[in-house]
Amino acid sequence: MKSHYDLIAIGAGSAGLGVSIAMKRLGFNVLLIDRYDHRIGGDCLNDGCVPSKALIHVSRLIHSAKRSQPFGWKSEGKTDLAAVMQYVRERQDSIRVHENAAYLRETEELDVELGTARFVGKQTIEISGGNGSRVVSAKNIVLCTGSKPKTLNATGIDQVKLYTNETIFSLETLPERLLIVGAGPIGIELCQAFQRMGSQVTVVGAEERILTKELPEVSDLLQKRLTEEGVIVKLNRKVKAFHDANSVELQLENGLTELIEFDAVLVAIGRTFNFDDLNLAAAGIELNDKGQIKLNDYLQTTNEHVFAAGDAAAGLPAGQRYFSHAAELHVATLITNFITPGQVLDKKLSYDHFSWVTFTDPEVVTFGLSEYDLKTRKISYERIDYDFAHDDRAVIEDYEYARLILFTEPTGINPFSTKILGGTMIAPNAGELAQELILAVQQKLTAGDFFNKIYPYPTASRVNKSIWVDHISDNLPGVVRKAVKWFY
Ligand SMILES: Cc1cc2nc3c(=O)[nH]c(=O)nc-3n(C[C@H](O)[C@H](O)[C@H](O)COP(=O)(O)OP(=O)(O)OC[C@H]3O[C@@H](n4cnc5c(N)ncnc54)[C@H](O)[C@@H]3O)c2cc1C
Ligand SMILES: NC(=O)c1ccc[n+]([C@@H]2O[C@H](COP(=O)([O-])OP(=O)(O)OC[C@H]3O[C@@H](n4cnc5c(N)ncnc54)[C@H](O)[C@@H]3O)[C@@H](O)[C@H]2O)c1
Repeated sequence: MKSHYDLIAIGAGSAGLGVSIAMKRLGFNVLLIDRYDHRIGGDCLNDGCVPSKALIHVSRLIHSAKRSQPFGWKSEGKTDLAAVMQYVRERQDSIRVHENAAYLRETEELDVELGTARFVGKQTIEISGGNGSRVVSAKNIVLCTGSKPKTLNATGIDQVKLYTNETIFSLETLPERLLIVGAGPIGIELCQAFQRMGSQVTVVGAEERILTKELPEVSDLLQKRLTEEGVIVKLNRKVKAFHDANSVELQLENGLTELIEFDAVLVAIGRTFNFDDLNLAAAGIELNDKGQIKLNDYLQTTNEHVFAAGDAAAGLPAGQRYFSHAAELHVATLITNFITPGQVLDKKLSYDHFSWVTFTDPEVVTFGLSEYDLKTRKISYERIDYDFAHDDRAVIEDYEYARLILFTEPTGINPFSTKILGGTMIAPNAGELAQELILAVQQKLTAGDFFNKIYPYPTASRVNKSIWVDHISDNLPGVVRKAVKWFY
């Protein structure tokens, strides 16, 4: 192995794998470092996207089986959580076949070192692991060290068996009463999955609603659905103290307290970082007052040779996004800037076309500019709402709580030329349905492009046209109505 590289990536999660494989394929000498072989794939493969979506998949099967009872099917029994987790592990292992050191060395011809990386200079790193330590250097280094769960501090917490996303997928027996602290994406996706598998789940959120990054009406619709399925949602509350291994006292905003009993606790209250081992000061890499790496719009740290990507890039001026595909966007931006000549051509990181999906049932997808972005940037916009109640597919499949909300340019004299700026959809498979809307935002497609498309009947994505049919019918200028009558 070499001791000097064109690029070193520290961390082999979504960001590290992305940047190292792409740069190697472009012909550069690249070193990828992670602590252990079994951590390659990072959070997404090991404790995040993959296991959570596999678990959600099984919980949907169980839910569907229960819902088939009115049609004569009898499905009884209890969830065998060990079997569920075996399924989850098998899915992870299938992906691990191409996310491991031997595969990357052989197939991608990447140099991969297993050990903990620590800066010993501005462009120099010491790697210590099972095989001792060695020092390597590079023209550029990308920090892809990800994030970890924030810890919950409360009196009496030592008596309680706490789970986080790093341990919950090792559970072998289904807790009868599961308490989830945190009503963000992790808490909300997993609360529905565990409730469907048979636990009695209580979710405690510190804020006034679940999924606070979504529109309030979307949070409310989803909360209604979760409550109907039996999840107990308790908001505006914080954990005050654990009385014993099975009970917790919650602090309400009005000063009162409330006691809840549980058999297991999952903590999902946000993320913090893996910077402790990195000795960032040795490389002149500064943190901001939130403990995030200080970055400019080009993902560059206060050391011009060191960049950050993925969850580790939460200190970007554009804001924090903890998603695997945010890591993809960071990597694409970095590589574009690495290989284009001159800094003036460098691309700034922007989330204007970003989107994300919360994999509940119904799913929630949010894309483009939010209402908050539009207001703070003083961009004129209109909001169009579409309730799926009259959509045939929604009626056929008994969707409940499905809605599409678009933020568009103000409708001008020609409503067909209106463009979408952003939006949200809550519906079964919303993450898939909204893909053409996301493309429309990015490619600046117009209402007319949807209006003129003939959608096979009764595909669910017809809603992407129906919203425009209603909107254009309501906004056709009087002069156009007069003209068409005259032509007729
Ligand atoms: C439960 C859950 C569900 C999620 N679901 C989704 C989803 O559906 N869709 C989505 O887009 N995102 C999802 N996410 C978020 C997604 O998992 C993360 O945004 C993504 O994995 C971050 O990738 P990363 O490369 O930045 O970091 P990580 O994947 O955390 O990788 C960092 C790597 O760096 C290594 N490392 C750290 N420090 C050092 C060091 N000093 N030396 C060597 N190696 C080091 C670690 O071992 C690790 O492998 C989910 C997250 C969770 C927790
Ligand atoms: N489908 C997806 O893409 C997906 C799924 C899961 C997670 N993720 C990513 O992982 C990240 C982390 O998820 P998360 O849910 O842990 O974090 P989060 O920061 O998004 O949400 C945590 C929630 O916990 C609340 N909270 C904080 N302290 C609390 C306390 N003491 N008591 C009760 N509530 C408290 C916060 O107010 C917040 O609403 C997310 O930002 C998301 O980007 C993505």
